[in-house]
Amino acid sequence: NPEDGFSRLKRWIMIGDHHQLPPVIKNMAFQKFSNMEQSLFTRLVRLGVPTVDLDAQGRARASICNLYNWRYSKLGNLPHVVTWPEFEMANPGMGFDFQLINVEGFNGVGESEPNPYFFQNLAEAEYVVALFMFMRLIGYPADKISILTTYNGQKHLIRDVINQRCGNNPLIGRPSKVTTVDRFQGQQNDYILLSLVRTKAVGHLRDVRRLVVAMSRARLGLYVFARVSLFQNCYELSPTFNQLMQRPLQLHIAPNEIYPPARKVVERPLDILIVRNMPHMAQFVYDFYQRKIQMMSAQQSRAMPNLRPPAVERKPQEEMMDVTTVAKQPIDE
Ligand SMILES: Nc1ncnc2c1ncn2[C@@H]1O[C@H](COP(=O)(O)OP(=O)(O)OP(=O)(O)O)[C@@H](O)[C@H]1O
Repeated sequence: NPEDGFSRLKRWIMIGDHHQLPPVIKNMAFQKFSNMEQSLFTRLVRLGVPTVDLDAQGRARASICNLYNWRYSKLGNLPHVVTWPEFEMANPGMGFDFQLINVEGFNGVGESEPNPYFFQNLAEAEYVVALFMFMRLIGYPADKISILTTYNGQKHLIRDVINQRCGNNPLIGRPSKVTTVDRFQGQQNDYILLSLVRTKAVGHLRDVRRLVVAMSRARLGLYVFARVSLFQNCYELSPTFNQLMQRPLQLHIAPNEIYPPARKVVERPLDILIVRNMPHMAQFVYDFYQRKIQMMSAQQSRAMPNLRPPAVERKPQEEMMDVTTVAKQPIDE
């Protein structure tokens, strides 16, 4: 109070996480010369202002939390991420609660860069959308699934693939969000499908803060699509990738299960399909979809014999190359 010189301010508490991404400063002068890329929170931590570290998280399964808790001094789990029913149950149709899925090039092509810094990877885009379609076909709600990627170019490609394959199909539709890891900071979803895009150089995932954001968005399921041979050699990322690589690098699905969850997380599914690669998954999802349509149309013709069966979509592999690398200008978000 400037009149009596008495300050009523007793304590100032700031809450932040300098292990996640900093603010985006578009002006080069502010960014580099004023060092505004460094957040006020980071600045104070570096100056030695006393801090208390978060020691228990309440978002994710403990297994998923292990993928990023090494970055924090002693981050454990609140009891409910083990005891609440949703955390006790396994993800139906999925062999694991998290998995790293190796994606080889499609017709020899991995990452592409139609415009500077506008990276895309068609094989990963098709694979990630095929998994989304599978999850929808076994009953997962669309709003519980988000698709994330580390590049704007890939975000646009995944949206294009969704439009082509399933976006307007009432049986499948679109996920809650298709966006970049950077944009999704601060948000979460039950199931995250993540495409890491790059196949020639690690790129900006080498910034561990981006890795921490990417690994910490999922509550119940995290499925990472990437060129393993590239990312496994990155020293900065190894505490996470070493864990990811302890599990099979081919997608494990259990097509006989349906959502909602019925199996405990400690139990293994009875029948597992090991998906060899993206074309295998695309073919499997196409056949799976056809069977579902036939079943539905048989049920419908029993109930209403005069109704024609619904139209089926084209086979994904026949049109795989229709979704060519889109040459949109990068949109800086
Ligand atoms: N004590 C608690 N009991 C139940 N749920 C909790 C508890 N603490 C956190 N959560 C859940 O954990 C999730 C993450 O919490 P919150 O959004 O506060 O974290 P955050 O630090 O902002 O996350 P981030 O910065 O990583 O996005 C939320 O879904 C929240 O409901």
